[in-house]
Amino acid sequence: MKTLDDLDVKDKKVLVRVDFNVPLKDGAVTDDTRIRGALPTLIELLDGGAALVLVSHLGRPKDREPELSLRPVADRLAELIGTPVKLAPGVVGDQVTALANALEPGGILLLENVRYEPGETKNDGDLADALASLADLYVNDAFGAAHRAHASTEGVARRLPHAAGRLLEREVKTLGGILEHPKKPLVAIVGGAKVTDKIAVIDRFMHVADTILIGGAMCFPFFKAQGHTVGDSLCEAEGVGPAKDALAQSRMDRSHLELPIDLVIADRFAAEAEHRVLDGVDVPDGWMGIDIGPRTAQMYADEIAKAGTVFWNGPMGAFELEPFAAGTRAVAEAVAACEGTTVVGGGDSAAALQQFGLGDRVTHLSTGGGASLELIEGKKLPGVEALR
Ligand SMILES: Nc1ncnc2c1ncn2[C@@H]1O[C@H](COP(=O)(O)OP(=O)(O)O)[C@@H](O)[C@H]1O
Ligand SMILES: O=C(OP(=O)(O)O)[C@H](O)COP(=O)(O)O
Ligand SMILES: [Mg+2]
Repeated sequence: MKTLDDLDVKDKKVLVRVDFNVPLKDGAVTDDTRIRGALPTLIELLDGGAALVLVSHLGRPKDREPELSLRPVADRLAELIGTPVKLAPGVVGDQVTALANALEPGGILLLENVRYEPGETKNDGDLADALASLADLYVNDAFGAAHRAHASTEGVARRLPHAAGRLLEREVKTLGGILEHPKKPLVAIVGGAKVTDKIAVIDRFMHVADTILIGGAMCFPFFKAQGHTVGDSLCEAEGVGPAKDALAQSRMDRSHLELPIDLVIADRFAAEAEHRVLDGVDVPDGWMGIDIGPRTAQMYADEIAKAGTVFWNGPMGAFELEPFAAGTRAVAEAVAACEGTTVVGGGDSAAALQQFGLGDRVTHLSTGGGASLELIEGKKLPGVEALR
């Protein structure tokens, strides 16, 4: 993989793909881990005499949703880096080109949410051409999005001299190294909301992990597959087949698949929702499972305490809402106290650790959730492959 050591950036315009897909609340950034993660690369490029055109996605907009504008991110970045950051009115087009052309060395232009362009996720050639026309060089520091073959992560790398940024470089090295010969027992914890994306990796963990602890919305396809009721819980239908396969495999394998034995249920997804502990996992109609229950949290914490290596992606519940943070907090505290090697990955998982003040209590806090899972699984990441 090419790195910043291979690029001469003096007086050049550099298009930098960053992953500024950060959690927001009421129009403000609630966790800036991913922004701070990119700072070493941005500062190194600026010190080298470059002008920067930054490109990132934010959330999964269906159209130009104003609440997914990168405005709050531009403001936060400007504060952190101590330089003005201009936000472009869009991703491509004459106005954006003029702004990029006007950049002087040391200047920073952040393009608007690249997923406002429908061509982004389709890896559209015209969009990749337009992005490439804004700069002389391309640097990818968006490790969290490296598992996506999109125009700004893959297409544009094929069109400009390119290199990996320092964050992406460090993530690939560290994650590759830590899990090469893991100290046993290896405990994998998988939760969160992106179930369809991530359920496939459970298959792979069955071969490498001694214990797999399932939480978050990841548990509902399993419960459905077992014939439990899930009520209004977030349960992606596409997950039920893979969950069934994983359950069948866990019966044959030495691998231990653990599911929650109790849940916190709520009547809606809101901090003010009515809620209670359900001793069991059959979620009644009109209710949703929103956190793991206290007995599950204790059981998971006991498993984590015995681990030689822990890999965790995906919160155990809707931890952003205080009444539903207990399960994620208990697991986070157990991971922080574990004497083995501990790796936590994911934009939201990292935000949870920071929220609990435990961000520096793990061996490696990765900015990538899906990306780190796919890397560990042994898959090639398109964003990384394009830099080779
Ligand atoms: N039971 C649940 N129901 C609905 N959402 C959940 C549940 N458990 C966790 N979540 C949500 O999952 C989100 C994070 O998922 P994901 O993006 O997959 O994790 P990461 O960013 O760590 O990779 C959080 O915003 C959290 O609110
Ligand atoms: O937040 C991200 O991944 P994560 O939730 O797995 O940590 C990345 O920015 C990728 O976003 P995407 O899953 O919408 O492509
Ligand atoms: Mg996430």
